[in-house]
Amino acid sequence: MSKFDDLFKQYNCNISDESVKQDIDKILAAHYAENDNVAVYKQCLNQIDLTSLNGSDTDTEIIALVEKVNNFNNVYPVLPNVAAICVYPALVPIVKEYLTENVGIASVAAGFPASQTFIEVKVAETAMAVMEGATEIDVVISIGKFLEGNYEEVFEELTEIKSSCRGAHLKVILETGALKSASNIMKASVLAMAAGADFIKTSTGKIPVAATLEATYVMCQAIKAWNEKNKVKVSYKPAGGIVTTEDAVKHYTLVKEILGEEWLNNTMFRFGASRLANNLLSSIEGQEVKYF
Ligand SMILES: O=C[C@H](O)COP(=O)(O)O
Repeated sequence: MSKFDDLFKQYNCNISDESVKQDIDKILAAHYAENDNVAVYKQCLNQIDLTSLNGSDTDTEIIALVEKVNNFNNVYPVLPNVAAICVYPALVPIVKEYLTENVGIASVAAGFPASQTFIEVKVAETAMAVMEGATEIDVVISIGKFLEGNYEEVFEELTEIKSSCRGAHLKVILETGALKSASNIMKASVLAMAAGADFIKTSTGKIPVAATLEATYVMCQAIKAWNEKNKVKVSYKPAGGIVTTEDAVKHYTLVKEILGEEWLNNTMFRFGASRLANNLLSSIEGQEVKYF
């Protein structure tokens, strides 16, 4: 038995998909309504990693996005700004040059989104993004290696990437839609946290199944168990396919009920989203808003 099987045995890695679904239904039936209000919408807005990850993104488009973040509090003085702007590494210097607000600069790296490149390239890309000004790095695990049970290599890669982050926070994307089962999502969460992830994140947004409620439930249970055992609080980022206010409030409700109030801030909990901000703004303002 490998050291990783020993590690997984210490966590609830036999969690069944059916029990996950039943628990989610119970939690949402009991608690969704109490979170469906403007105060929570504002909190969710403040937790957004405002994301643009298109192959076609131009400097001009990213500058325009940054300027919207810069001007946000002139237009909405009583609302909180987003938490970070998330872009491809080549666009980090532009964000760094134009950003005037106290908002994070998140860069995907390490061969995002497929992660099918050399470890040397992953480490170099991470280091360069940090050097250019990224304060947060989002990387995908080697999904193929994970699925064939090569946990050692997935772990080693993540620890190397973590060292090249220096002071930047590392968000480890599990690509939960490719992992298929609650059991695999629990194992990948534990592996990422063991390798030093500051955040565990669901998805790239680049495959059909993204941030499901099932993934949020399992990953929050993993974070909770990790904290109970190791006294380390890892942050959580559902990302991909979170579009409506209702989507955000459902994820928020699960995080609140499983992890508690300590996670309800933008240090411990983010939403990776390209389309959510305008919908939250519309819900807050009570009319359709297309600011971003
Ligand atoms: O990490 C963030 C995702 O790429 C955003 O996905 P989305 O465009 O479905 O919001």
